[in-house]
Amino acid sequence: MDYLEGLNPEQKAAVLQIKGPVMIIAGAGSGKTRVITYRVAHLIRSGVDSFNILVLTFTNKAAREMRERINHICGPEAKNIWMGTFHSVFAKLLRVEADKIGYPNNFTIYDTDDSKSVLRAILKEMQLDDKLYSVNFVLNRISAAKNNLVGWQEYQNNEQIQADDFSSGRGMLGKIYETYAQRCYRAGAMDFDDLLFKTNELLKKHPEVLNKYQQKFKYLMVDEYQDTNFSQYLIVKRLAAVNENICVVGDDAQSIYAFRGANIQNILNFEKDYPDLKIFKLEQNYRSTQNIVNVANSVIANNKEQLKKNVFSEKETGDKIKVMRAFSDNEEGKLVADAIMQQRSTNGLKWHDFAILYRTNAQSRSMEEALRKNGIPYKIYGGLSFYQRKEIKDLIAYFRLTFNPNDEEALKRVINYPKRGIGDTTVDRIIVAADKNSITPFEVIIEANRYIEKAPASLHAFAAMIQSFQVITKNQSAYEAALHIAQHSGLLKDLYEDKSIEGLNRYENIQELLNGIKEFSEREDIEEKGLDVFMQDVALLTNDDKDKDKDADTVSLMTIHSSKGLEFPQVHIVGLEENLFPSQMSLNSRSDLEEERRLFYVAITRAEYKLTISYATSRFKFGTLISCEPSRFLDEIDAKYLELDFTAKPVSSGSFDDERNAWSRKADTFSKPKAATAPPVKTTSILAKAHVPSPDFKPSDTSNLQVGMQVEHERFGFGKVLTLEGNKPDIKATIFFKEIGQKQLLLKFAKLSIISGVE
Ligand SMILES: Nc1ncnc2c1ncn2[C@@H]1O[C@H](COP(=O)(O)OP(=O)(O)OP(=O)(O)O)[C@@H](O)[C@H]1O
Ligand SMILES: [Mg+2]
Repeated sequence: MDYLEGLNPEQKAAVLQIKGPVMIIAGAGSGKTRVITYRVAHLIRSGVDSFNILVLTFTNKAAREMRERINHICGPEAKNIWMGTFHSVFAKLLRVEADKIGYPNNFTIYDTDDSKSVLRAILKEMQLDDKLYSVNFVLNRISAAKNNLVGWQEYQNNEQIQADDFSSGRGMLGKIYETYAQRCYRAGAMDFDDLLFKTNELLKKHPEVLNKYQQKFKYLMVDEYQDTNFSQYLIVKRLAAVNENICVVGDDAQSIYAFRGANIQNILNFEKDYPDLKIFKLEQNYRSTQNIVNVANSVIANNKEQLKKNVFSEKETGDKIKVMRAFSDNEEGKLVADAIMQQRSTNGLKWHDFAILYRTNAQSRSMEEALRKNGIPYKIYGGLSFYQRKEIKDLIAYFRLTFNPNDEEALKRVINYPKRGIGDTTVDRIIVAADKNSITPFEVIIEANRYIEKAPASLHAFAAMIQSFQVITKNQSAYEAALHIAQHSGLLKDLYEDKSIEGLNRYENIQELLNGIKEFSEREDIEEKGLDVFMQDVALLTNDDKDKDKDADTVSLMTIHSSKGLEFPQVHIVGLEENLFPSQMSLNSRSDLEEERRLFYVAITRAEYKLTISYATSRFKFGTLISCEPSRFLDEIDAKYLELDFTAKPVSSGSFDDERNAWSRKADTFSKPKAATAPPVKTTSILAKAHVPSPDFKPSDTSNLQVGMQVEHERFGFGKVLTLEGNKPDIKATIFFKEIGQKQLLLKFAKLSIISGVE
């Protein structure tokens, strides 16, 4: 069994234990994912049929990498394993079984945009206050209900839920949920949560289906088990009920999806569900240097709720963790870009050895800008997917409509794009007629004259076009059909005629999609190559799933949430500031704050050799510059592991040394765990306080002010005069301030001191 050589004794024991329930709860980088990979290889080598294996991973990327590795050990057998995220695996299952619960097997998957659009329409029809019932809030409520397996009927009948909704003035939520569920059903569509919710319904109501998959999936494995929600937990439990060959791996310290209903209880339940459970402990971290592991341990020790683990590394001590301070978010980007370039050339690294991790998507802007300026290639993971771009969604909406004419969101998207004279009022009338006659909007359109007064002729033409697409897709290859639809819908022409740079980009994106479909229709390793198969699960794809840029040498940018399970030689965690990380939303309860801390733990433990943390003392947020304080998480790191790099000088004179001294003292004093209490919100406008005027500051006589002069403003700091306009006494000066950018001031009121003449 030389293929098991790369495992330590505990890992090996867990791999060899192929019968019965197994749980591995272990620290970051201890080889949990590796154990799953080797376990699958071992199952196949031991004669288990690869068709009988189900592996649930956190990302499609993880599944792909695992499959490659297994393929390496076991050859093409690896292809038959069902392996992927919960959503993609159960979408696949529902494609076969959906008819049993009343859905078409070619059901559409509504992405978040589609779901929101359905809800928006419902809220409008019900004339509800869009502040009280904001679309995001309502969608979260419905999502939470589904993930706890509460259907709309149960939602409406549950006294506790109803009492809560009424007391918050949102008594209509139950009705909205009902209407939403019915709209999706009528459209033959499932949203993301439905993929799990309906799978549960299917397995519960149809014992014969459950039995079929219990027989099929004789061996189950779940990675990142700490982040499963109730709905996922129950699917796994049902499928494993007969054979009980189930192995779950996870780390309670990395549970970061509680806000989405993930439940640490699932780990504890597991012991109750399977009394003869075998538990394996892995303690050695193989990923990171000792310093990095120690820092991670010292941070997570501040959490009260955790299962005790002793994680250690036997790699070298490694560099200390560098902390960089910047004076603005843009400068932080620059510091990070400089550090990456310097490290790359000193150590002969590749761009793909670096990752930049942030708490919120919005932070990517300043990073991207700095990387672009320096010509550093990068890729944003988990951001707006290729498949989420407008032009791609438009073309895919035509495909969706072709295969499922009941798909209402696809219909709304393209019925008047490109423009064909079908206005919003007509669309509203179609929907009303559909509701009234209990038929689908597309059925209304087919017989428009019967259902709508003075129906525009273009409606008939539109219906005929979609029907002609249905014929084409039956008779032609995926690529030919897709090209036909792109051309005959008028979409390609519309984009071609737009000669702006964006228009050109959009046109190229469509070409890229068509190329992708062409490659797909020429693949030799799959049987089903129709356009319907190609686009079945596009809604589940993210931009990491596009094969094309898989091997590109780029710096990776992503939120910490999407970095789970990954590793990089060098990691930058940026934006370590109060109210950003920990986020402002998390400061009201200990459990939320602990989740933020786990998130920080996840971020730290992605790094193999070098970890750099940075923060900015001011940052643009919602269009205003605010001043920021270093995150409390920095204080929690034992100072002996840190190397402070405060070499970046403030642009204007300030309390630089004071701040440094204060911060170093803090790092010494506060390295021990301290109670997590929410501080008052400290965000203040920098305009109100940032600049400390020079000691000898006094407003000058500005009557002789000239363009090009250097000035100091009492509050805005140092700047240079760009233009002077108007006549005395109402002269307006436009001044570029180093800290806050350009501003126009009325001179007679401006508190300015002239510090030097024209350069
Ligand atoms: N026994 C071992 N010998 C050498 N390298 C190992 C061993 N076990 C794990 N590794 C390596 O350590 C790194 C971390 O392993 P892996 O990703 O499986 O950990 P994990 O526990 O899943 O981490 P995370 O909690 O971040 O998901 C990987 O690069 C893996 O190849
Ligand atoms: Mg892992």
